[in-house]
Amino acid sequence: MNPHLASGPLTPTLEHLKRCSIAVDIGAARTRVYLRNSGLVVDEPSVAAVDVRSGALIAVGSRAETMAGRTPQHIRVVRPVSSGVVVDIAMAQRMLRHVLGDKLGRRWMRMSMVRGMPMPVMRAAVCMPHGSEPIALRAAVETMYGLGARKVELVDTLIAAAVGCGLPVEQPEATMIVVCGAGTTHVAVLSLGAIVSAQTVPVGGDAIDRAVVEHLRTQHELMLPSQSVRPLHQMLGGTSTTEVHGRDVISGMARTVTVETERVRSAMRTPLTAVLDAITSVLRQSPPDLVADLADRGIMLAGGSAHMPGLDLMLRQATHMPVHIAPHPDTVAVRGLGAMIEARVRPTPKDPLAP
Ligand SMILES: Nc1ncnc2c1ncn2[C@@H]1O[C@H](COP(=O)(O)OP(=O)(O)OP(=O)(O)O)[C@@H](O)[C@H]1O
Repeated sequence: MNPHLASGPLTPTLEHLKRCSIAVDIGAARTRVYLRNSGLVVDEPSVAAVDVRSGALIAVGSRAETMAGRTPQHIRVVRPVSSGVVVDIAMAQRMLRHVLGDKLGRRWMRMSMVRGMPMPVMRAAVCMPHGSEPIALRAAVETMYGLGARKVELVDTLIAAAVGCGLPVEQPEATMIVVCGAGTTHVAVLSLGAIVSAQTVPVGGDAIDRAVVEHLRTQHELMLPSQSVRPLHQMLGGTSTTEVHGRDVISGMARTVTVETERVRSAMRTPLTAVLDAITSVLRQSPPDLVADLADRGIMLAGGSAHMPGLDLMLRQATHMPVHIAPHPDTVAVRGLGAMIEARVRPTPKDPLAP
């Protein structure tokens, strides 16, 4: 693998990453943490519930997520990350500290808090969305500093995800990856351990969910609770019609309507147009030889939204390319970063022709 993992500011070498003990992916929907020699130790919603009167943290992760929409006025459910960017550093630190508990090892916490002691240099690796602004990179670094890290290596999510999918990124042949998260979708063609061309669009699973909610509101005058959208996705696969329970827009009373699944699927396709445009544009920017490789190999689909039934089929029909869903698509980026910090990714020799 190319020892320099990306271009631009996200340029740690594999040598630097080998010194990290923790790999973190702070996403808009979920936060994942991988510890060297322990594996994935945290996979929780990036959500916190706060008492606005006292500022106390009431709950984090899945417990806080279930409180959304069900809280009294003095409790607010907040998301400190938006589109993969930490927008509330202090809250992100509190959330991470809570979900990590003592998993980081008491030593790290104690040593980083005691003044005057010689501190070991604690290093963390963090995935960053492709094309992140300097302010977003700074926010990720600050967040990890607050947890006691003294050195933070930032890695492009696309590289980490490609490694996590087991793609042969170090070979002189093209691989294409589409990482469809909650707020963003990243598309890239990679070859020889680097990104050849890439694009990010502000569309992900949340936009698709919103399109479904909007369809039910305008076509059936039904308000769908946010927690009912995921079960609805699962029902779209089989039958031609399905029953949906919600609240009548006008009367506010509970109501059940029968919806045509094909019309819901068609509503979901509208936000996906931006993803298809990004795929076309990335292919257009790639050299013809690499595009020819991709005709057979196809697209690797990753990110939590890869779980959405029918998404792979929609992309296959629109691109006429094979589309494969990565195993464990939602955690590929942090697992790829984990492979790098555990030195399971071998660097390409600097001088391959040397005797
Ligand atoms: N089983 C499922 N069916 C449908 N959608 C799903 C399923 N599981 C996860 N998703 C969707 O995946 C998205 C979350 O994906 P992921 O965990 O990759 O996001 P993230 O990395 O936190 O977000 P981002 O990359 O935008 O920062 C959400 O929109 C969620 O609705």
